[in-house]
Amino acid sequence: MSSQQYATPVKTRGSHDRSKQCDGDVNTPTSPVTPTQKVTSFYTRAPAAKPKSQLDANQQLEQHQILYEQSKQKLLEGIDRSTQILSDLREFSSNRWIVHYPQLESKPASPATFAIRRSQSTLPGQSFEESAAQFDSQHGSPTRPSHPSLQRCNTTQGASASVPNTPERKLPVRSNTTFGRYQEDEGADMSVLKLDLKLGAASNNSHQLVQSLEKSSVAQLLDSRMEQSARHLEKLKQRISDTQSKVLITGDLNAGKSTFVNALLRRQLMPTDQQPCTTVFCEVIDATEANNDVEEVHMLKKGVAYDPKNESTFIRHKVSEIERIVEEAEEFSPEDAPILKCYTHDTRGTQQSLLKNGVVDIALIDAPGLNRDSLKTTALFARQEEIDVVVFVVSAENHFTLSAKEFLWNASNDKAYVFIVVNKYDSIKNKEKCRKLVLDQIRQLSPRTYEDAEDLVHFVDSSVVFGQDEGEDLSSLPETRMEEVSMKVGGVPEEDKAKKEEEEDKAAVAALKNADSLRAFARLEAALRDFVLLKRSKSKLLPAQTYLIRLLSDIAFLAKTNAQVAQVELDQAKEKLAVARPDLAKCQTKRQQLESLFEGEEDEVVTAIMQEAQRKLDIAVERIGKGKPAVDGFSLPPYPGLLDVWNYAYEVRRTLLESLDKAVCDAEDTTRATTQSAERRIKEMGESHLPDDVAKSQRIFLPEAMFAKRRAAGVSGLGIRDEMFEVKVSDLFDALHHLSIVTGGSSATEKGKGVGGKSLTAGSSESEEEMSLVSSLSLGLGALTLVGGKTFGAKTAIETIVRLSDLIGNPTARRWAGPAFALVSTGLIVYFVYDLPNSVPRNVGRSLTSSLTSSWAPQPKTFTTKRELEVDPASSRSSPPPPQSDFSTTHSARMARETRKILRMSNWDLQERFRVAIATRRNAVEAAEKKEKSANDAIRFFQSTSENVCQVRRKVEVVQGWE
Ligand SMILES: Nc1nc2c(ncn2[C@@H]2O[C@H](COP(=O)(O)OP(=O)(O)OP(=O)(O)O)[C@@H](O)[C@H]2O)c(=O)[nH]1
Repeated sequence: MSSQQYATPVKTRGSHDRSKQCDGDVNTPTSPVTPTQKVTSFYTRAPAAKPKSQLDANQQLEQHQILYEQSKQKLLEGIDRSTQILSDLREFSSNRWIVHYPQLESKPASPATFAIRRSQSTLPGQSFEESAAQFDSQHGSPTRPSHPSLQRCNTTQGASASVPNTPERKLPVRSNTTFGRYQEDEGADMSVLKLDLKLGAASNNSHQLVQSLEKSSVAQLLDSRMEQSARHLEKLKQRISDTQSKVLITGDLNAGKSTFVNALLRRQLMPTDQQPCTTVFCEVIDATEANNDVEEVHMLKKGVAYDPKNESTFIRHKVSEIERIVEEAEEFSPEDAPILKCYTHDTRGTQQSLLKNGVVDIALIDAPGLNRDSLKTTALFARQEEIDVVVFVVSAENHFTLSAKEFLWNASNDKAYVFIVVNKYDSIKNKEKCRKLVLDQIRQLSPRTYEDAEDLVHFVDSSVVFGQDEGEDLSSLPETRMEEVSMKVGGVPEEDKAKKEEEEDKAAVAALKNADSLRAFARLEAALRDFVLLKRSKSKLLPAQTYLIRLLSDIAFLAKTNAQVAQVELDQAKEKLAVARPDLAKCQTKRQQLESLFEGEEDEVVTAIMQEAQRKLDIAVERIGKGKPAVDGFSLPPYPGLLDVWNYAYEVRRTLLESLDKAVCDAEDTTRATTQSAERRIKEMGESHLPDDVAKSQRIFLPEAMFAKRRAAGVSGLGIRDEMFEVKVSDLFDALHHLSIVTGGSSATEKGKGVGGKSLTAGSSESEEEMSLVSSLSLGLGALTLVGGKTFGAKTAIETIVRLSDLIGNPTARRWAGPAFALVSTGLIVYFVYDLPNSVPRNVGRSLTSSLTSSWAPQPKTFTTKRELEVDPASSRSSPPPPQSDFSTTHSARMARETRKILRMSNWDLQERFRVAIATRRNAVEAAEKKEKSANDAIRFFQSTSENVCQVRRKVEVVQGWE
């Protein structure tokens, strides 16, 4: 913000001849000057020609104004920049990095001061002190403001050590306890940003309460503290931008505040009484410019912002009505007591008047007594932010009450300097003792005021200003009196009458006393004018400067400690990353290695299982084809005889099929065992590669669960249809088989094909007629084969038929043909019947083999879970199943598929655990990277905050330099 924005017109005044002279009074209160000389000089009218001293005073005032404006600009800039720093800090805390509040620990028995404790932040191989020294060289050492507690008023302090707003802070001394905690000690505390929690019993130790809160909760509290501070900065800005200086006149009940105000104004404006009477805040303002030269009282309306140009915001009264208003206000509850703005004239010239001084607008605020009630006291405290000068009126008779002490302590903390009027000094006999006692108390309550006690503490009799006689012209009173006094002091004329002499002596002594009181009051007025007008930096700028320096000191301390915390977090993040990154990479590499390892292992195991199962089933099918059970341990049923041959064929079929089921079960058992050992191998391999922190797999492989469903279904679970259990004629006499032997062709049944390419064993419902025709033909042709013998081929058979026809044509042959045919037929039948126990198993076996080796529809797969579907070999990388395959191929593929599923599940489980392990590590890396970044950001931010704070501090401290 440019300086022009803040520039306020510098009021010029015709003359300020009092200042120089008053300085002389104020600065030498104990110098042995005669009363005549002093009082006369205070009230002497300005001569027409300006003396040299007056010119100097004007120059001094102008110079003062220039310096004041410059300092004001600097402070306003300082306030703006501090507001910005606060806002940045709040924004940073709420959005990017929670600002750490330095925690204070109760002071231990050892006298260590302000120890920053750090345990984890020390780098490996580095002692803590080295680490601390390194950090300090990087970031600078923090300084801390001294902020003594209220109890400190009970101690006797040296001036330099007890200055409350000294911006010096002790250097941190690190010890090896928890980082970021500070031992509570004198000066080791926050000031304006201090979190002073008052919550019941915990209020005794608010630091412990702060410590017990969550970091985010503390940050919230700190944020609201910063918000309050920002608001206060805004008020300070308004206060120092405001050309008006507000002087609050306060003190204990009946201390003589109203009397003092009246004395300053030289008129009985505010009502005074021996009983406590003031219940209102009355702000006395010069009416000349502020109210168009009209004397009147504005009674402010509650809850409405006062605007002197807006009649609806106040009730207009005459000045003479103040006494009545104040009297009526005594009836009101303290909250309803009105606030008055009293516009009045000061008939004195600018050289004498405090209100109408030509330099700055002054408002005198007459406040109710402090201990009237707590609410009023609170209200009074609240008003302190608006006021520039506190004039504290204390009765010399009573000294400081408890509430006066508390008020004075707070006021001097806020304003540094308080103007103290010790009133009713006239009624004290042992004046020296009183003076000493009062000053001792001030030294404890407001050290800076005590330092300037000659200017700031005045022992007066306010009531003397109005003289003893009613209606006496106050302005002429001193001169009149001084003439009398001069006469008396200079030498009383000799009179003859002793009585008259005595009376006159008494009057002279009384006049002398009055003159002393007047002189004291004159010094007070001069000092107050000086304080308010010439030393406005003290009265107006210094409170802002004091607050700013404290705030900046707190921010610098916060920045410093937070930079340290951020540095520790950065170190921790780096340490974490140094471990977490390689750990993640290792985990990822292991997973890739295992993945390819598992794929190879899985393919190998599955292929081996498939080949083994295929081999076993092929053997089984081959044995069945020979009419033998598929596996050992099975025997064919006994032949029951010709009459039960049909049933025999059925039992043979059933037995052969059951033996086939057993063969499949054997192959499945082998598969189970192989799968189990492969699964265990994969698991062990995975466990050995998985990081230690990954939980062991909870999955348990149950081999008996493999093929359980299929096995429960028994033979039908093999895909064997009911027709395969049905006995066929060919089971008894396989004519086609015999025919194929006769014709030298391959067995139709062996190929699984019937006549006309139809499968006889397919179980389709070929017509029984067709079958019986074929059977009859088979029987006939079978007889012929007997003639031709097994060695004949088809050609031989045809030749035989030709010969037979020749024989039929031959009468002799025709005669022998009948008996020969009957004989052959009988032989054939006998052979057929005799061979049935052997031929039936062969025929059944051939028939079954034909079915088993023909195209075998694979079992439809049923997936019970999504996981099964995912790991199904057919759905992923396994080789596609054969489109049409025989029994053994189908079932070996089924077993391989089941195995692949199991192994894939194990593999998947391992992959999943790796995925979780990798995700955990990646999260850890990301979190550490995030922490590293935010810590880096925080360090940069707090470094730049510290630099900004330093710049602003240098700027605002200039006001003190000017002092
Ligand atoms: N002797 C003597 N009496 C004084 C002096 N100042 C005030 N008084 C008397 O003390 C009494 C109280 O004075 P006020 O001015 O009403 O006191 P106050 O502090 O304004 O009172 P409240 O506002 O009611 O708290 C009055 O009777 C005054 O005349 C003084 O310097 N010397």
